Amino acid sequence: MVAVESTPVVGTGGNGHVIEVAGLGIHFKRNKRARRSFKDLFAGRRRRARPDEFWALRNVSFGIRPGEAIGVVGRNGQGKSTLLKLIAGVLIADEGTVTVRENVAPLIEITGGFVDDLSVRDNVYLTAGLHGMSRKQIDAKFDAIVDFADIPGFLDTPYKHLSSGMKVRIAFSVITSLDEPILIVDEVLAVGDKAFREKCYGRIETLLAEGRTLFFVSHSERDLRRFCTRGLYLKKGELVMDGPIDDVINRYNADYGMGSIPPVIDA
Ligand SMILES: Nc1ncnc2c1ncn2[C@@H]1O[C@H](COP(=O)(O)OP(=O)(O)OP(=O)(O)O)[C@@H](O)[C@H]1O
Repeated sequence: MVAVESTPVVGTGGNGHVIEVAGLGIHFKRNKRARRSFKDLFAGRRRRARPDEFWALRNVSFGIRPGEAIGVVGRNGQGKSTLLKLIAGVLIADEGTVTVRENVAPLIEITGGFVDDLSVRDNVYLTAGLHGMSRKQIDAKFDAIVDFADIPGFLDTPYKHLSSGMKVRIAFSVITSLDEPILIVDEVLAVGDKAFREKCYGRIETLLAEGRTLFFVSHSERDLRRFCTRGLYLKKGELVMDGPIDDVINRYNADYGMGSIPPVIDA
């Protein structure tokens, strides 16, 4: 069964979960994203991956309560970003269900979903507008958003001409200025310089204190322990552990040797 609720259902459901993932699975072609027909989408039975396909995630189930801070842990290519994209509604599952009951502010890729050819200014309005903010509301927050990003002189520059670090600055600033209750941050902070990272950490802490729900992918053990209370450990697309973040990191380190989650480089 495939049932992804792209329109958030406000509330927490009977069990108090703001996100519910049940039997989630998605497969990809080895060389490109598998094309699926409408028939496949609505097929009631489980599809088997074809020989040139593999399951990037399978049989993943968990529930998240509002205000939880979740760290997703795993080696490269184990399905962490794919899980976040499924929760953000960017990808559609091949099996199982994802139910997200509140709006999501996703910072999943370094581009932040920004449009390359639009200026920084237009991207701020576009992204905030897509998250339901009116022009007036964006006007009121605009200066704070660009002050936080601290890229003076680049507001009218096409987004594609910014450096990677500058892209993260503005994308992080916009995404974390939205009022969405669920924040998804996927391994983007490593790109920023040390001073900016510290500013981002402060903002994440503020948002957590306000009761936001956080999904955080990082290879930095220090960051994971700092922000997250609970960990999800993915290995070859399977959820092998769901528990307190310290236990999850300890298990990961035991599997791959101490220091397998390298501390972020202090640039
Ligand atoms: N659109 C796609 N088409 C084909 N394969 C994909 C696609 N997206 C992800 N994959 C594959 O799915 C697997 C899981 O990828 P994913 O990006 O979720 O890993 P990850 O755990 O986030 O890795 P990393 O720590 O390196 O970011 C990888 O083998 C990846 O190559």
